[in-house]
Amino acid sequence: MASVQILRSSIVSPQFTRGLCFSVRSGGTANFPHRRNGAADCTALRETVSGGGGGGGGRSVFSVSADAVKELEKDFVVHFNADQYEKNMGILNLIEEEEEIVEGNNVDKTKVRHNIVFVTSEVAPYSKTGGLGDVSGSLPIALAARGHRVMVVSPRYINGSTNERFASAKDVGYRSTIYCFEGEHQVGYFHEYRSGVDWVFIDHLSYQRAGNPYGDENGAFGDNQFRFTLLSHAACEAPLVLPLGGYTYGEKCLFLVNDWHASLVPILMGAKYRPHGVYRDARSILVIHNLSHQGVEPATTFQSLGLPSNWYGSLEWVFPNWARKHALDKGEAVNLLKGAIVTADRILTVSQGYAWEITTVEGGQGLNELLTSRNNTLNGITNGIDISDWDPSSDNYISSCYSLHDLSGKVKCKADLQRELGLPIRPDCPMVGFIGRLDYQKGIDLITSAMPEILQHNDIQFVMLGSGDPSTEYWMNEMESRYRDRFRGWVGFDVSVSHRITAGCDILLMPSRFEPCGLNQLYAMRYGTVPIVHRTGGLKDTVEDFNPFADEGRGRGTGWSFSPLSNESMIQSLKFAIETYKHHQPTWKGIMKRGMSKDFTWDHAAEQYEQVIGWAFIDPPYSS
Ligand SMILES: Nc1ncnc2c1ncn2[C@@H]1O[C@H](COP(=O)(O)OP(=O)(O)O[C@H]2O[C@H](CO)[C@@H](O)[C@H](O)[C@H]2O)[C@@H](O)[C@H]1O
Repeated sequence: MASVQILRSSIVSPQFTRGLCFSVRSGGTANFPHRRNGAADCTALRETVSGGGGGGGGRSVFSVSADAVKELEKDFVVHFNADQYEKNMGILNLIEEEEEIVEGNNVDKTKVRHNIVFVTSEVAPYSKTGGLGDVSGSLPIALAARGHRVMVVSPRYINGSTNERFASAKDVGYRSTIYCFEGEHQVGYFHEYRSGVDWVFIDHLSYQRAGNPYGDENGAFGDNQFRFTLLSHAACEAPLVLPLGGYTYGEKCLFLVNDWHASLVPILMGAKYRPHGVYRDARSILVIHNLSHQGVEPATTFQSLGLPSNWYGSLEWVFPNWARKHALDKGEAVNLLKGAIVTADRILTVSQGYAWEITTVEGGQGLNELLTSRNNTLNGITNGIDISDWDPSSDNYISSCYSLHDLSGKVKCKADLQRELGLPIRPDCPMVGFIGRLDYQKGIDLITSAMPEILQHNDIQFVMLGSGDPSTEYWMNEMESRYRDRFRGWVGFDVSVSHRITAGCDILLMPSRFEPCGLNQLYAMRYGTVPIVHRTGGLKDTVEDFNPFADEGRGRGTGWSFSPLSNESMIQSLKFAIETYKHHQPTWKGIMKRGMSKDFTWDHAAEQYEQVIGWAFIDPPYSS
């Protein structure tokens, strides 16, 4: 006898009301659940369950009759006898869902299965505005493929243009009442099961407005603290109350809380739940994608957060003298990210380089001392990329697909991009791209100040895609009219254009002032586009500087990284790259191909997350 655990159920057909997914808990090879008392009359769709030993085990999909479902749902662990199955059960056709469940089969499976709740303010493809969205849309799938039960919790932003992206998520029918901001607030939960992950979207009126998740053309929304306080409260409730696929995640789960928007989660665990005996076995990990946004608001807002008053200290934040506005300003504030730094069980950043930088005065954005004090629970894991989305050999956004073994499509992509942008079609002219938020972090000021000199002295074409700082947007328009044949500025956020620039350009420029990880350089390398980056954070960790003399003159490296952050050093690297492109094509192809051969998939990163999650459960809760 072996036991199986029901993971989830869903409607299959009127005849067989549910499809159930089982995981073998105790190893061995199994076929189908059968209750020996004969109460459950189950029929297998397919008999592919194979026990993996330990806690892992295989999974498969079955169809069972309505009566059987009732029986099975009484207790979620059922016993079965493989011999009995052989005699009694027939095999029917497959159901749609099976492909998704079997998808991760060639990925190494975890030895210990965790219930993971991933809390995020944005997630691709539903609400991406930047790199956090990319990570939220792909890391959970990689963790699920390793055998974990994974739920992503994020707001259900309804603003007209994104409504259809949420169309597959259905109302679970459950409402939570959240007490904060001097009132009771009802939130709903929408749910979609896709790629092995439960995508849960929090529904509230404050998420239904024009603009992106954080603001509109007038700047950041004034009630963001309220909107993301709701998110954290609702995310804490979700594992306790939502019967996703038939049963809840329960208390013993691991919260991965991303950036300040989700930072109340570890505080709530200690302040609101553990005093009542809830979440004592749960753990939380804060993932820092960008330390420059900390969720800082006036100290008086503390009373609105739904926390007991004795927890003020965890969020307390005092601005240094120089940052205060006037002589009577005491600089008192609450800082949500700081709250998570002092309460989460562990802290992660998105590269090892950035994990170190944030403990320094230069990179710590005022939180370096606190982060240093948590050094023994602070790690960096370099982001992966979603290779189903970013793959030059199957990318639907580009006109000609290509691969490491046949680069001819890339030449066509360049010509098509030049045509699309109205630039002269010149295969020989190096094409340089920039994609990103028009923000101080991204080193936009370097580009704007160096560009006239770059365009005067070099025969290149430059294309920029981005939105953000209005003065830079204006500058892009102005440059475009001044350099009709050399410069194009695409103001806006457009995923398809970002793919075409990544594929069509020869060089991607990233002069980021700081960069926790950076994804565009990873996409670029995968597309044979050579990155030129400032040597900082994740850029330093992922772009190997080109050395023409290494490996007995064959050369080594995947791009150029420059330091210090100055116009001169950036221009110098750009010149090296242009020179290599124009006069040393075989060497250039070598750089491209080394970049294209790098493994930036999530598999390795997911394994490292698993390691850190394991460590989180070893220690007692950090805050209680
Ligand atoms: N105008 C536009 N149109 C279309 N697509 C656009 C775009 N502007 C940006 N993007 C896309 O948004 C993503 C940006 O990712 P990044 O990692 O470069 O930066 P971001 O600063 O948002 O993320 C933060 O979190 C991520 C994830 O951890 C870290 O890698 C990073 O260092 C940190 O600053 C990329 O997928 C990019 O293609």
